[in-house]
Amino acid sequence: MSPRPRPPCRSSPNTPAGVFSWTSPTTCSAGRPEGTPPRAPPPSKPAFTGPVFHFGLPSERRAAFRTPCFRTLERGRRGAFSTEWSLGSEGAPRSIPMEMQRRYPIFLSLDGCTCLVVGGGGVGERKVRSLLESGARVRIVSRELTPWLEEMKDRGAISHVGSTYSPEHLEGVMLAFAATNDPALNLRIAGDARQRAVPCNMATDPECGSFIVPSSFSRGPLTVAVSTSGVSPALARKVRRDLERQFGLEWEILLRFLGLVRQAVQSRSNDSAENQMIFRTLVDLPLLRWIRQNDIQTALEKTAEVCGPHLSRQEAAALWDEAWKASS
Ligand SMILES: C[C@@]1(CC(=O)O)c2cc3[nH]c(cc4nc(cc5[nH]c(cc(n2)[C@H]1CCC(=O)O)[C@@](C)(CC(=O)O)[C@@H]5CCC(=O)O)C(CC(=O)O)=C4CCC(=O)O)c(CCC(=O)O)c3CC(=O)O
Ligand SMILES: NC(=O)C1=CN([C@@H]2O[C@H](COP(=O)(O)OP(=O)(O)OC[C@H]3O[C@@H](n4cnc5c(N)ncnc54)[C@H](O)[C@@H]3O)[C@@H](O)[C@H]2O)C=CC1
Repeated sequence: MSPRPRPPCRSSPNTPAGVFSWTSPTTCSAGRPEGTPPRAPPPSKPAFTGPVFHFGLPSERRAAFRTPCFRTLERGRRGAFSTEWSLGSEGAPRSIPMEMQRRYPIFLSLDGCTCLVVGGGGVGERKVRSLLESGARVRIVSRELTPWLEEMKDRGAISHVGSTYSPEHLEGVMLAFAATNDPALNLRIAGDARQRAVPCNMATDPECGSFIVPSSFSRGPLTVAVSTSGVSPALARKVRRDLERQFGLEWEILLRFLGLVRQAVQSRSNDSAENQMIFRTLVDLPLLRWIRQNDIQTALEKTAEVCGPHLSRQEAAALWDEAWKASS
């Protein structure tokens, strides 16, 4: 994989300090061959007069906004980026820096849902691995596949639907991943996905996608996800690895146990306020320390004590056994 040259970040010479402007949207043609006339904005959208970015930030902070935002703006200047792309759904400019885009963190259920991955290199493979772990059905489009992806294809774990992307590949898809090393194609996929209201992740120009993939790990039901908002994926990876070392198997056992205790208490008490008090007190107990010291007796006694009439010591022991078995 050869690194892609990044265009320098420029603001207009006429732009006053703290104001960034981009005023050549009509020269853009996202994902279409060079020289293709620009598409007219859809009639329902307000007339586009060129976004002006009023960040109002001191120059030293502006300098920190290097790549993503300005890469997008530069691309606009160079004509490889469409007017539609620079507008949010309500016509508001959306090319704001990665670190300023406020993202909504959610844990999506993908079980049985079809996801499209275009690009079968290292990045595509990483996305496919995490999608399969989440129970998604993977549809892949790529000229080449990594050996692991080939193997998944041969085993029928993923379906390789072609080597040339076409918008029909987005039909019935819950999430799309534009993971080729061809930024123009990735932009086109993101544009097609947006038209179909399919959330799209972008391996290149991530600011033009609708979601980014965090660095994550799981301990049973516990999932820890870290994002640097695309500012430093390497740091996201490092934080993930550091946290992974801190969260051992005991967390999985504890969490499974707490889940079972919660179910038992909830099945016996409808008093939300009382339940809230019980569960908050439970998680304040040094349960992890007792588990690590193998002092399970104390953990069970204290759990039963906190749950009062809703859970006996023997019941707590049975739940503990169940949690232990599920984790090993
Ligand atoms: C925005 C985002 C979009 C997205 O893919 O969703 C994105 C974008 C880009 N990554 C790039 C590079 C690297 N990515 C990694 C690793 C990971 N990247 C992942 C996610 C994301 N990467 C999203 C933001 C996540 C966040 O919020 O921080 C992780 C977490 C999850 C995953 O991919 O599954 C996974 C770690 C998994 C783990 O180990 O835990 C490494 C580290 C390494 O390989 O050692 C490097 C090299 C070092 C570096 O550059 O930092 C480049 C430049 C490519 C080039 O230079 O050509 C771009 C494009 C750009 O920045 O323009
Ligand atoms: N988001 C992220 O985490 C990261 C993103 N990147 C960027 O993502 C891109 C992909 O990275 P890699 O997977 O390492 O690249 P790669 O070169 O290993 O794989 C690219 C894949 O896209 C396929 N492809 C390219 N053009 C195609 C086309 N027109 N139609 C169908 N398939 C096509 C190729 O056959 C290949 O399988 C690179 O541009 C890189 O800069 C790189 C590292 C991390």
